[in-house]
Amino acid sequence: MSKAKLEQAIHSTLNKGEKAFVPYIMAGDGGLEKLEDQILFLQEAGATAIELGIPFSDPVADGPTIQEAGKRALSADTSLSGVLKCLFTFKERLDVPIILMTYINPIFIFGVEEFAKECRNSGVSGVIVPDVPVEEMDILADALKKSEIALIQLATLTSTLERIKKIASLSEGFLYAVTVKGITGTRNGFGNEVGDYLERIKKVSPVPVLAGFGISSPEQVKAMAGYCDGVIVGSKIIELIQNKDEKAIQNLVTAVK
Ligand SMILES: O=P(O)(O)OC[C@@H](O)[C@@H](O)c1c[nH]c2ccccc12
Repeated sequence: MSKAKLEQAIHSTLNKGEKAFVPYIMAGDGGLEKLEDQILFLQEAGATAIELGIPFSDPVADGPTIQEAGKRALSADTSLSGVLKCLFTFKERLDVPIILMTYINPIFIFGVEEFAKECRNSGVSGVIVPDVPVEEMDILADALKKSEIALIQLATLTSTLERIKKIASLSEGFLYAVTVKGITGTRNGFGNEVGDYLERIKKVSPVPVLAGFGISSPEQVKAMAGYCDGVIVGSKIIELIQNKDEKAIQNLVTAVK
């Protein structure tokens, strides 16, 4: 089933002695007619799962690259319901689990129950909703549970160990460990504390831990994955898709193999 598909994909990757690689793309960047090809390319390249962003007018956690991708997607009239309908049309070809990343507003407009049902219908395995704190997750949790969609939680560098334990115990599929203080986007380097932070989270998390934010080179992918179970790369993937640099995308994925 949906959530199990994500769990299995990560576990079978780890069992092979590899780490998970999850690319993020913005749905509708270049028009929704490109989505199937974009996803199938990343599936072929060896992605463990794909995080698919829903464009939103006020993307508070996003840096310039993803904001621009969101603007392009919105100007191509991309909506949450359009994305779900589009995924439905090729769900049989999807071996790779899909994780939707959306802010809460589009979900409220769609309706929480309806959203959970349609996610399942379209073959979505999990969701990330970054503007809902863990204390407020009840507004989504029941509906998603019924549809067997994983609700993935985010830990940050400023979370206390107590809080990380709580977040980790509630996270489904994996725990998303944010590796920078701030918004998405490529960085030149990371704080010294990041290795310790990831190892600390790994120790207390009952689910696999994936690191994301600011990771953009095969070297950074390898270094981060050394501390945890895998990585998520967004802004750099979007940039490489824009440049049609398939080889560089492949090199990022292969860095964890
Ligand atoms: O773009 P980066 O720095 O590689 O970060 C990953 C990120 O893009 C993706 O996971 C993401 C995009 N928007 C988000 C909002 C919140 C949490 C995560 C995300």
